[in-house]
Formats: sequence, structure tokens, C-alpha cells
Amino acid sequence: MYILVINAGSSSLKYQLFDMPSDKPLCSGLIERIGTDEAFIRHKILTSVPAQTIERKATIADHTAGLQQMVYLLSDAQIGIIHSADEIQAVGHRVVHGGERFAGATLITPAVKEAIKALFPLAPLHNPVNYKCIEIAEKTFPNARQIAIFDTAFHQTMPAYAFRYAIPEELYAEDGIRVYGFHGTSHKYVSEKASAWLGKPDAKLISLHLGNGCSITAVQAGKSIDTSMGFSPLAGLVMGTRSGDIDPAIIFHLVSNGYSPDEVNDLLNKQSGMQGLTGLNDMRDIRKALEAGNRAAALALDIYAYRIRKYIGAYAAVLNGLDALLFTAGVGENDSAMREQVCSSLDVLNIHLDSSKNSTSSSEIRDVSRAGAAVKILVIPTNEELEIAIQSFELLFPS
Ligand SMILES: Nc1ncnc2c1ncn2[C@@H]1O[C@H](COP(=O)(O)OP(=O)(O)O)[C@@H](O)[C@H]1O
Ligand SMILES: CC(=O)OP(=O)(O)O
Ligand SMILES: [Mg+2]
Repeated sequence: MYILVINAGSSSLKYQLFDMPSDKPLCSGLIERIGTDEAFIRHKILTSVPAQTIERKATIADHTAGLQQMVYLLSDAQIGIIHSADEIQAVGHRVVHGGERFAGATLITPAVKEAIKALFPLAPLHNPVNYKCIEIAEKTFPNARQIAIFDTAFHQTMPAYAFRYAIPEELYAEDGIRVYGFHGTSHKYVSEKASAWLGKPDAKLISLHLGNGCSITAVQAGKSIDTSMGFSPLAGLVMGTRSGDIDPAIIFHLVSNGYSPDEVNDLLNKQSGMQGLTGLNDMRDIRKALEAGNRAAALALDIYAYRIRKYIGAYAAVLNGLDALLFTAGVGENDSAMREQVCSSLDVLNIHLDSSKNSTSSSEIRDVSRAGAAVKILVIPTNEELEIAIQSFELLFPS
């Protein structure tokens, strides 16, 4: 059966069409820098030999326009993979926030859509977009089953001492204020790959998902035991436009200086992180600025790497050991200089990077640690779409 997967991130839209249960991708697409003058689309048709790639700049104002482009390319008379909408039997949607209610793949019903909507304020860059994608897919593929795979689901194994905040109990019991954690589909996918590569099902792993949003997760024996994002995807590491951890007193200070709560929310989600520090949010542009001698870019990269290093230290302690450090997502997979900076001076944790291995690139899992090092450093291309297709198929046809 054909399962279409839609993965809307904060700055990108990714999609893949799979023939399941063979896990065979038939086509894939990536739309990046949505909402900027630099937006572009790359659509790959994998059924032709060699694979055919269509790549072009386009005006893609928002994720809705991105999905329209996807539908147009999927069903194009010449290059389309499908000839009728009914060929798509299921659509798997990445949904970022599922609260405490969803610990696995979920068939989308009106009640599930309401639950996703109720979580808009907690994931303002994501859940509204994910919801929009569901509505468009329901209209475009009316006979397909729509399935949600939540970023939060993988982290539901965290112990209470990791997911609870030290605030009054009723705020958890009545309002659900706790750590949820995000990027779970990616952390699950790469940590399973790493365990298989190491041949160690009980491996102690630290998984670094560095994209536009960034998070780090401690994984033990295949389960998330702690993660850096919190109640919302705003906490933890420094990100493209999000601050990550800050002292909450800063918020009260800003409000007493005249900011409205909405303005503070916008400031911390959209105007902070690398964007706030440098005026740029895309790591490729920040690298160019660094090469041009931009000192704000140099400091921002130091802050970004330093925050990651602090979390690696914390999670090595939480795991009480470490088998491998995993790098994934746009920055983690492609930015060798950032991997080098993160891994420098972590000798105390037996983390030693091999610079020449680190400077190569590959679409396969690879070890960039020094020969014989006790802790492996693995670069693992994530594939959230494949993980979503597998979980969607499992929901429809449990094994
Ligand atoms: N070759 C590269 N070098 C450095 N950074 C890169 C490269 N390619 C992509 N990136 C970074 O990856 C980020 C996007 O990562 P991705 O995982 O696709 O993000 P998201 O899913 O959050 O939209 C971009 O903001 C860009 O900074
Ligand atoms: C949760 C999150 O931050 O996702 P993304 O990195 O795709 O924006
Ligand atoms: Mg992403």
C-alpha cells in the first residue's frame, strides 16, 4: 500500500511516499526556507533509474503553499507517481505536541484533531502547521486514513523525577505542566540505528538532533530517560530562532518593562537563538558570516556549542556511562565544524573526534571517533518520514 508522510518542521516541509510494508520510498521532497525569498523545493522521483530530481526556487509563502506544490508534483501528468488521489491509502502526519494523551501512533478522528488544536499554544511554530496539513490531506485524499505520529510519544518513558518541574503539584495534576520532550520520532529512529550498529540493545546513548529546532536526549536500552526540550519546544539548546534555556525571571522583567505576554512569546520563539544573536537563523548563512569575519557569528557559534557540551556532561552523568554520541538532522549531519567544536575538550568523557573522518560526508551511518575510542561518535542521517510510515503501517496492520 502507498503511505504518504508529511513532516512539517518550523522552517521546512518534508514528504515521502512509501510502498509499505517494503519500506520502499517512491518519491521524496524537501521544501526549505519557507516564507523567505530563498524558498526552494527539491522533489526526487525514486522510481526512475537514475532518480530524477526537480529542484527550483519558488514563491512558497507558508506550509499550505508548500503542500499545494507537493500535491501538484505528486500527481503531475508527466512526472507524477500517482494518477488518482485514491492510490494513497494512508497519510502519516508528524504532529509535534501530543501532550500526555498520545504515547503511540493514533488514527486521526475529530476528537484527536480537537486535542491537537488544544495544544496550539504549547507548540506555536508547529501544531498549527501540523493541523493545517491534516486538513489539507483530508480534503486532497478523502479516502485515505489519516494517522498522527507525535514527537512527544517517544519521551513518555521518562521517569517522573525527570519529567516533573519543581512547582506546585496541582499545576501538573490539573494543567499538565511537565516536561514532554520533542523530536521523539527522530531520537527513536537514530538511537535504534545506533544500537543495531553497536550490536548493543542496552546501549547508553546521547542523541543530538540539531536542525532548526534542536534537542538532546539521553537514551538507555532504547528508552528516552531525559531530554532537553520541556513543556514546549522552546527549552534546552540554542536553536535557529528559539532561545532555549533562559532564567524565567527574564520574562517577568520584560513584562514589567512593557512587553505583552504575546510579544515575549514571539521574542523567545521567533527572534531569539541564532537569529537573535546574529540576525541569521540558517547555519549555512552563519558559517558564511563567520568566514567574512563576523564576530557576532563567532560568539553565537560558541554559545550554541557550549550549551550542547553542558548537556552532554549532564546526560553522561544521568546515564552513568556512555557508549555513543549521535549527531543527526540538518546541522548535526552536515556541519562538520560544529561537530568538531562540540567534541573538543570532552576527553574526560572519553569523547575523541577524528578530524579527517569527520570531514567526509555520506548518506549512511558513520563513525567519526578516533580509532579505539571507548565512546563512538556516530553521524546518523535521520529519517523521520520512514519511522512515521513504519509506525502508521503497524497501526493499520498490527503484527
Ligand atoms: N550543509 C549544511 N551545513 C550547515 N548547516 C546546514 C547544512 N544543511 C542544512 N543545514 C542546517 O540545517 C537546518 C535545517 O535542519 P532540518 O533538520 O532540516 O530542520 P527543521 O526540520 O527543523 O526544519 C538549517 O537551518 C541549516 O542551518
Ligand atoms: C520540535 C521542533 O523543534 O521541530 P523542528 O526542529 O522540526 O522545528
Ligand atoms: Mg525537523
